Amino acid sequence: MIKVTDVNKSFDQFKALTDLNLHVNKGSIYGLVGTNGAGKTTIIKHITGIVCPDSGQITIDGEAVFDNRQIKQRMGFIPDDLFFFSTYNLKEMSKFYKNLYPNWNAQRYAHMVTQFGLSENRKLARFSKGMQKQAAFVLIMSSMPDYLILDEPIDGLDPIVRKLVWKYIVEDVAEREMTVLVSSHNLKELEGICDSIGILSKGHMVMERDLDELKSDVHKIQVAYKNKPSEPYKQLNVLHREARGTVDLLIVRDKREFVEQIILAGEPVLFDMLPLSLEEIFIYELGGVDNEIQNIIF
Ligand SMILES: Nc1ncnc2c1ncn2[C@@H]1O[C@H](COP(=O)(O)OP(=O)(O)OP(=O)(O)O)[C@@H](O)[C@H]1O
Repeated sequence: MIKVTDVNKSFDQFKALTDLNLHVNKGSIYGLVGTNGAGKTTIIKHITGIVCPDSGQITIDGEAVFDNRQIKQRMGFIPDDLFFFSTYNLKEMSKFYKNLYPNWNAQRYAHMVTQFGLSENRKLARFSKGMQKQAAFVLIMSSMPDYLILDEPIDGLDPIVRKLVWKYIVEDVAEREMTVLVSSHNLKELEGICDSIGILSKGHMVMERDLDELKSDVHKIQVAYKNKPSEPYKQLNVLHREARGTVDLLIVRDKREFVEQIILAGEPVLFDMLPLSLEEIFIYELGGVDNEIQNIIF
């Protein structure tokens, strides 16, 4: 389990992380989402033991991560800004990884190189950005990590390669309980793959939930009344409300049964309850928190 407890981090006078808590269960896929500059890369650098917090704890399986060689050997990390030795090709880089990671799997490496269609002899610096990401993925997945940390891994990859990347990840989660934390702006893709979601805003966790639970608790509803009761939505937790003619469109965060009970009590002539996508939940949740976002989208 990855556990981040009350982490604070400032760069000079700027507070990048504030009392941040985050939990990733073993064998699960956790999607970390947030606006630009929310602190995703910063917390990922803490979890990978690159940066030390000003206060708070970061543990993996109960052990502190910072300066912990054993934990790092079991961890695979693909950063947003990739690093390869400038003169190395993939074959040379694989030898470097083999020495670093005790669980290096040569068979898997050979298979993945073929499957991704990468040249082992061309200098990595000559690869396109997308090919460099693929090379990083092949190397990391061949090191058989127990913990896989990915900072915007799929951006810049073509759809066929993205499918292949997710296939490997899902298989390793299912077959050997690999634990995955992935940050991305591609909410549609995260929605199809993650078990839990953490939404970051301005350095703190706005919400961390099981994805199915989160989706079952936020609803888009359309309501119209012939005789509208006064303040019909007073008891509901309304994230957003707008009127379209006589129809009210609301985004509500409450249990489905409770919403139904409150709305039906007013005897509406129209009542529809629709599911929300993760993208919509993200926008409405952050719209409530972040005035800048609210001004842009509403
Ligand atoms: N080393 C540093 N020195 C000063 N400020 C920093 C440093 N690292 C991060 N920050 C600041 O911390 C904030 C969070 O940055 P971070 O890169 O973690 O955001 P992010 O959520 O990953 O953003 P994006 O989605 O744009 O990649 C930003 O305001 C950034 O300028």
